[in-house]
Amino acid sequence: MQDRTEFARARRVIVKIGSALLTSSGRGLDLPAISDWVRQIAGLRHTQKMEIVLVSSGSVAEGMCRLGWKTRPRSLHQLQAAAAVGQMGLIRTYESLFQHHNLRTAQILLTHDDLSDRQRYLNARSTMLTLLELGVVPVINENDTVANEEIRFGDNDTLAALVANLLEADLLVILTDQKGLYERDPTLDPTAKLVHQASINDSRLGEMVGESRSGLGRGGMITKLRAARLASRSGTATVIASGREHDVMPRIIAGENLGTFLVPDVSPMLARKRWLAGQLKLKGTLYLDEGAARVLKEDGKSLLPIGVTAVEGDFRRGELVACVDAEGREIARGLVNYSADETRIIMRRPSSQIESLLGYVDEPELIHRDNLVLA
Ligand SMILES: Nc1ncnc2c1ncn2[C@@H]1O[C@H](COP(=O)(O)OP(=O)(O)O)[C@@H](O)[C@H]1O
Ligand SMILES: N[C@@H](CCC(=O)OP(=O)(O)O)C(=O)O
Repeated sequence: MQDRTEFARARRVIVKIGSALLTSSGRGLDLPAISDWVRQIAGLRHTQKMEIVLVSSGSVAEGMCRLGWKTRPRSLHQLQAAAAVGQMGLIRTYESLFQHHNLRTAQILLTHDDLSDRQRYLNARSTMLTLLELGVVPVINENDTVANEEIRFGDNDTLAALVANLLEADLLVILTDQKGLYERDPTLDPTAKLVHQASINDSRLGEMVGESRSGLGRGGMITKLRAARLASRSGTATVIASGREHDVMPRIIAGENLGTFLVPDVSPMLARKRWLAGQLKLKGTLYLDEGAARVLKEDGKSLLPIGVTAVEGDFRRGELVACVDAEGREIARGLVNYSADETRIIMRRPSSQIESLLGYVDEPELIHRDNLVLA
């Protein structure tokens, strides 16, 4: 969707609501506000038959409130305990509020691990599509109770973008505590101007965004911009807007000039490459010589062992690695056909020697081009 007038035709929309908005300044869930968003979402579901998936933060903030904690704990286990307590309140609230509008809800808790395993990714997709067909509103959050650094998304903006990719949504609406993306953080510079619309390719955006300062949210505008970039890979348009704006959802869908519209003017990736591009955890790095770097970038070829000059990390077959040039600039990332130890043996050698070097051969390519995405 390249123009706001097209939003009225959106069939599938992901709505992300951040902690900074959900909780009334650390005093627990803001029930009147949540009730109002539920009314708006239910309206779109009933009147326009729009499929809506809600990605809701707030479990940690609500848990802190229920446990009487004034400041966000530093220890991971305390955060996880708060999330487990708070998620109960979050889900109970959504369930009872949507019930008033005759809509069923479903709780989905995900970790990054769930989406990086291709089989689990496809299972999550089938389940969510089935729920949407049944007219249910899925309510998604990160599975904070089990997520450690290794397997976490880190912030719900990224989670919402990966769900938009998973379901090939038309639109991602990120509701937050600001009117949208400003030229500078408006909490630091109240004169900063709101960006109404920008291409997702606009390199100036990166300099405008800063971190979260609310003490409740995570990631600030940096992760929202990154989420919009990720979402554009499935052709999904992103709007970042204030959840405090009256009737924000129906007005955005009607094409009103609210918030910041980040136009996805890039060609969408094939589904498998999109899944690959959404992987956040790299297991190693391959250093390429000039020739290999060029054929990857310019000719879209597979990576052969002969083009690799050095290997960093300890990865297994099928894991994700970065491919960098001699200066360390990332060119691509992809799933390797050989482990780190095997790669160290076959690097700089022609593929015809793999069998004599290792005693077996899985594939002639180190990374097949179907499993490779350019940076
Ligand atoms: N350029 C910017 N425009 C708007 N907000 C920004 C910008 N840079 C940083 N921010 C900060 O991002 C915050 C919103 O992100 P965050 O606190 O993570 O909210 P949420 O909980 O909704 O994800 C704002 O309150 C603001 O302080
Ligand atoms: N899973 C966490 C989400 C934390 C988070 O990303 O918050 P936010 O930046 O407000 O979207 C929670 O529910 O508290």
